[in-house]
Amino acid sequence: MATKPTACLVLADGTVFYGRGFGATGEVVAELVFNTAMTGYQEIMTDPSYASQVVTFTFPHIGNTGITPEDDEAQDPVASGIVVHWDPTAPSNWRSAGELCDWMERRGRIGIGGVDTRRLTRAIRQQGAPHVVLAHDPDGDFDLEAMIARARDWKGLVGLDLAKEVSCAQSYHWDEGSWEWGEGFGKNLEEKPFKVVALDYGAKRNILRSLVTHGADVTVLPATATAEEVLAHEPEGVFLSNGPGDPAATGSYAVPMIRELLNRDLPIFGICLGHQMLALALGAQTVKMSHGHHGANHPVRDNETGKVEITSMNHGFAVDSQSLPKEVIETHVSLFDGSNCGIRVADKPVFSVQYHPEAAPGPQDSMYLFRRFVDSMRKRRV
Ligand SMILES: NC(=O)CC[C@H](N)C(=O)O
Repeated sequence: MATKPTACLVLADGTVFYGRGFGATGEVVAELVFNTAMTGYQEIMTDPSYASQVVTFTFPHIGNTGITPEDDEAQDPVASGIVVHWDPTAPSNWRSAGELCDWMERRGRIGIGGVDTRRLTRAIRQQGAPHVVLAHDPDGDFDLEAMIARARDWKGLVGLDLAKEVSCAQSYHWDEGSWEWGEGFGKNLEEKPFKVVALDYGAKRNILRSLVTHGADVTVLPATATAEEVLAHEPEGVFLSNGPGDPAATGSYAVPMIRELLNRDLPIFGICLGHQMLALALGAQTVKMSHGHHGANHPVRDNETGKVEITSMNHGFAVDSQSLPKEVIETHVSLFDGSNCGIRVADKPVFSVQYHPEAAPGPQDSMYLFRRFVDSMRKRRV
């Protein structure tokens, strides 16, 4: 590099990657993952499940479609920072309302460009998701020793409860999305939308939108809501959202709350962290994966139909399928590594998936899950 590096990424093992900083200045400590999606960098950065993670994009053209407010999955970017191969260029896209670098600067997120992301990705695959420090300083003053020590001292995501941190503070009614326009087409519009309580552990907006589009009337409750508070809304179904951190770290509030709900005759649908917490509530265990699954082309087999779905994924923990109790059926598996991707409870309208149907890379492959949830509420109503 001809000019002085203005950003650097330090791995806990002492490996240093220099590059050009963009976005905010400063320093963050986080887990480093790679994401293989070719589109959706804004959705990825604003997905609350990426809290305390720096994302390396394997696709080199990041920033080229700019920033579009409608694409935000949360109010602000949540990923701690990003690593890209080429410096973001000026956007070229009719939907673009801003530039990635400005947006990141305003929202306090650090980026590093000019990194050999292929080498970095291989390192992550070989050693597992490392703890890193990412720093951006226009003067290029980096105290490498201190950075390495900080990355080493960081305790990581295992045992870390982040769902509470990113959850909403108060309950609210979700208003976006239209039942009449979506799955409502051709349906009996006399039918009243189904009352759903969505627990917000870091919910992506498009999940809430998709619930509405498929026929739900959604009230969102904070992560720490009790079963009593959930039931006070007289829901016809309960949705458990995605979210950051270790699912087992929610063992003092979310898991026992879900266990209580399981004693009621209520349809329950979970996505990602929601899936993992449901599995824990049913008596299974979760494990930390080596480098997780982060991308938009992950093939998943539906064991019950034999069909393969192309899915979007973002998880670093997984449900240990060996630990599933007898009454819990493994419905989906990853065709990349055989890890668990879905469960359902025998004879109950309770099911969940590890991947993100609302992200729709298939694009419609996994939409049946929202229909299944609504159908189970319809059945119960009858
Ligand atoms: N997208 C999610 O909900 C992620 C769940 C969990 N934090 C994991 O990393 O596995």
